[in-house]
Amino acid sequence: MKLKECAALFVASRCEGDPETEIQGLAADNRKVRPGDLFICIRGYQFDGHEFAADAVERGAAALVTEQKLALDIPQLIVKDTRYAMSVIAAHFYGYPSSELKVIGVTGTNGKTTITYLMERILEDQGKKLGLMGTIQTKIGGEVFESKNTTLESLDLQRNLRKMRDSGAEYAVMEVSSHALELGRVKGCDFKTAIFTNLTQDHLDFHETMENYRDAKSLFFSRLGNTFTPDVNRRKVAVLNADDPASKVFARVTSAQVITYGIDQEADVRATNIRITHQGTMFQVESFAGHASITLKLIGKFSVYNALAAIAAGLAEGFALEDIQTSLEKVSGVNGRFEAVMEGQPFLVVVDYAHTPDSLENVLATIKDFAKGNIISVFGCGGDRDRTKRPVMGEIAAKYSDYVFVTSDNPRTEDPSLILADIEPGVVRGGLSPEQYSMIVDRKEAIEAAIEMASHEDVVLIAGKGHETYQEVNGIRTDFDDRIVAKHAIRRRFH
Ligand SMILES: CC(=O)N[C@H]1[C@@H](OP(=O)(O)OP(=O)(O)OC[C@H]2O[C@@H](n3ccc(=O)[nH]c3=O)[C@H](O)[C@@H]2O)O[C@H](CO)[C@@H](O)[C@@H]1O[C@H](C)C(=O)N[C@@H](C)C(=O)N[C@H](CCC(=O)O)C(=O)O
Ligand SMILES: Nc1ncnc2c1ncn2[C@@H]1O[C@H](COP(=O)(O)OP(=O)(O)OP(=O)(O)O)[C@@H](O)[C@H]1O
Ligand SMILES: N[C@H](CCC[C@H](N)C(=O)O)C(=O)O
Ligand SMILES: [Mg+2]
Repeated sequence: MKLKECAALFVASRCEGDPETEIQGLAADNRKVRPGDLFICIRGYQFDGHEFAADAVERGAAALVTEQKLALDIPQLIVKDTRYAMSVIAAHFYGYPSSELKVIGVTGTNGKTTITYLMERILEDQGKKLGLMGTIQTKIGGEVFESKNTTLESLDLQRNLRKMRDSGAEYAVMEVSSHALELGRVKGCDFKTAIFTNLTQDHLDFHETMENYRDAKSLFFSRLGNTFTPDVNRRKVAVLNADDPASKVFARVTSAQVITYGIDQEADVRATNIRITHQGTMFQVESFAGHASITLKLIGKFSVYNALAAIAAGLAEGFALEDIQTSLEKVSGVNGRFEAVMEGQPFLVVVDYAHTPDSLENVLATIKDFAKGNIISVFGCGGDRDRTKRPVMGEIAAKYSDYVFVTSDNPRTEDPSLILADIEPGVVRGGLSPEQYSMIVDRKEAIEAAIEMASHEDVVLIAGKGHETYQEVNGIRTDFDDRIVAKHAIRRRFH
């Protein structure tokens, strides 16, 4: 690609230096620059990429994309907004891979990861090749990589979509975080289907208000575009949760076709007669494509919502309801989501990724429905993230639990004990007396104490970290896996 090709992508841009300059690759981080790269200077929350331009040039960058001319002897493309330019250039450089794929994106506060794995099962059973990107993993053509973010920066995202296409994928299934929408990471991505799960409190450190948070999600649906066509392969569809009020806003802003799913409100795909046990969830589904009685191995009312979203998206692809049902019934669970740790102990231990007020409440309400003994919860809240959710989660944990261990969950750069102190007033407000909760900074100790305390028919919930295999303290990650720690604690007590 030549620099002038990039310049042609923007209405208002200025090219300083040789427009014939050849671009071999793209980079937005000076430490990753390779000779011949175009270095894009992003003004971020922490750093200003323009300050790394000189180093990028030393590492062999062929040209820069900047917001103002820099005093460096190198061709520069000057644009109004480099973050926007990065998405556009990335899509162009990799040959618009999303338009050659059917991209199914999932947004919402909770349930994104789960739904992507349900979609993976449905698509694979239909004989479709797909790539997957989300919180836990990126899967491309049989290769699996651990993820750093739920939704990648546009450069990595477009590169992965290209790789997926080149590996023969017909579909790409991906999580779309509100950060990604707000920061334009998916601007160069042409989605076919946009799924919305729900909108509840999280990330207020970043979005500040729930309205802003909703507006960020809204971008997903307003940008979905409008292919009015009877061709099921090209049709754009918004799959919305009829029980969440935000869906009304998204339905208004999108020109794609809307399919709704829900339990409480009227919906195109609706579940009734829900029955939940600690082993599975049964429900009846009614839809424009027929009805079925489904038995999921996944637990909880929230799992019904996730299944309905996947059913609606599958029906939008033209798959038969019976086939979708068969696929969903096969799914035994998603890594770190309501995952039971069984080592022969006489009580249930569940590891779950609930790290928001709503998900914690859903998981605890589900447990409350079937628990015969006491509920003992272990949880914390992440550092450098939404502080306002801390007491709210404390209150929810207290409301549903007989005993709560407040502990650490990736304090990052914050003082762990201060995070615990932010949670404590909520626990007190939730009605627990000092004899009914403990504050233990060390998560391993907290888990061990919970396992030690549990007796016959109790349920121990270890929430917040799910699939994570690390604990981040002072910016340093060390190995930590709730499931392994719990297993060891059980073995120590019973064997
Ligand atoms: C708010 C946010 O998402 N910030 C992300 C964003 O930061 P930023 O664009 O402001 O960049 P910055 O770090 O200030 O740096 C500015 C520019 O200078 C460059 N730079 C920076 C340092 C350097 O030495 N050299 C250099 O070239 C950077 O590459 C960047 O281009 O881009 C950075 C580089 O890609 C990310 O590391 C950073 O993620 C932060 C650390 C993060 O933790 N983000 C989380 C909150 C996040 O994105 N989470 C969502 C949601 C998860 C969910 O659904 O719950 C996700 O999608 O994962
Ligand atoms: N539809 C849902 N509604 C409410 N809570 C849910 C739902 N689905 C899952 N949960 C809860 O949220 C937790 C996280 O689920 P999941 O990983 O699927 O969500 P996510 O949206 O991908 O989260 P993240 O924002 O971290 O990427 C689960 O462990 C469960 O406790
Ligand atoms: N994607 C979420 C994950 C939170 C998981 C929890 N364990 C924490 O570290 O807060 C975030 O980055 O806010
Ligand atoms: Mg996720």
